[in-house]
Amino acid sequence: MKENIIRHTYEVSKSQRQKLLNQNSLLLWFTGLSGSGKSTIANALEHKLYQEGFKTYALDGDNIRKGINNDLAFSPEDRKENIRRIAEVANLMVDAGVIVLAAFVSPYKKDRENIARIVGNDNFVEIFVNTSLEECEKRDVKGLYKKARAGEIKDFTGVNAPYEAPEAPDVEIITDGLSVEECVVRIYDKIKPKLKI
Ligand SMILES: Nc1ncnc2c1ncn2[C@@H]1O[C@H](COP(=O)(O)OS(=O)(=O)O)[C@@H](OP(=O)(O)O)[C@H]1O
Ligand SMILES: Nc1ncnc2c1ncn2[C@@H]1O[C@H](COP(=O)(O)OP(=O)(O)O)[C@@H](O)[C@H]1O
Repeated sequence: MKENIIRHTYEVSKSQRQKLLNQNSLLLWFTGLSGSGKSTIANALEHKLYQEGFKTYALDGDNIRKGINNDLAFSPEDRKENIRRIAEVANLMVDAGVIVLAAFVSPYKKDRENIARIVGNDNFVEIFVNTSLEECEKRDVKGLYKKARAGEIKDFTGVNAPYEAPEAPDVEIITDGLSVEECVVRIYDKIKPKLKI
């Protein structure tokens, strides 16, 4: 029973853990179409942060949809639950003092608003990896667009399921015509003031 669960107070606080690590913990949330560049950019940004001595961790489809969320598919309800669980996991990591990078399509505005509610607005950085559907389809890194167009995948974002673009993201990167390095520098410059205590 939820009412019988009483929170235990621990002596070591989030701000003490952040001090120990000499960093502000944050959730850097990458949203965008499949193939837009979320994982590539998150990976490169994490590498840069790691080299600068920040303690980071990346959450991605590989460690989430094959693990904790392997019971979920791509209906709006399943995506909502996917994003909610990821936000809860990220929240624990942010509480532990870590800078978390999360790369998920997260196509629904309501689900992204829920992430901000779970981790708190001050800890949440929404990064919109804005790559046109045409470009994503041209890249077709995993061959999924071709399958979706052939009717072999239902509910495929951008083809037969919606992507609700963020209206006021903290960072927006229009990747078409930019290198991965250029994207990383643009994001890094925006988040730099938030990283240190
Ligand atoms: N129907 C459908 N729609 C969108 N994407 C699909 C679908 N089926 C499989 N895939 C592959 O799964 C990746 C998206 O998973 P996510 O957990 O990021 O999706 S969501 O946030 O719950 O919408 C996505 O990976 P990325 O390409 O890395 O974005 C796809 O490769
Ligand atoms: N500016 C760029 N930023 C990110 N990826 C890019 C860029 N230009 C080209 N790409 C290529 O686009 C693909 C993006 O794939 P991926 O990172 O898996 O996307 P997502 O995680 O959004 O599905 C990669 O093959 C990457 O090399």
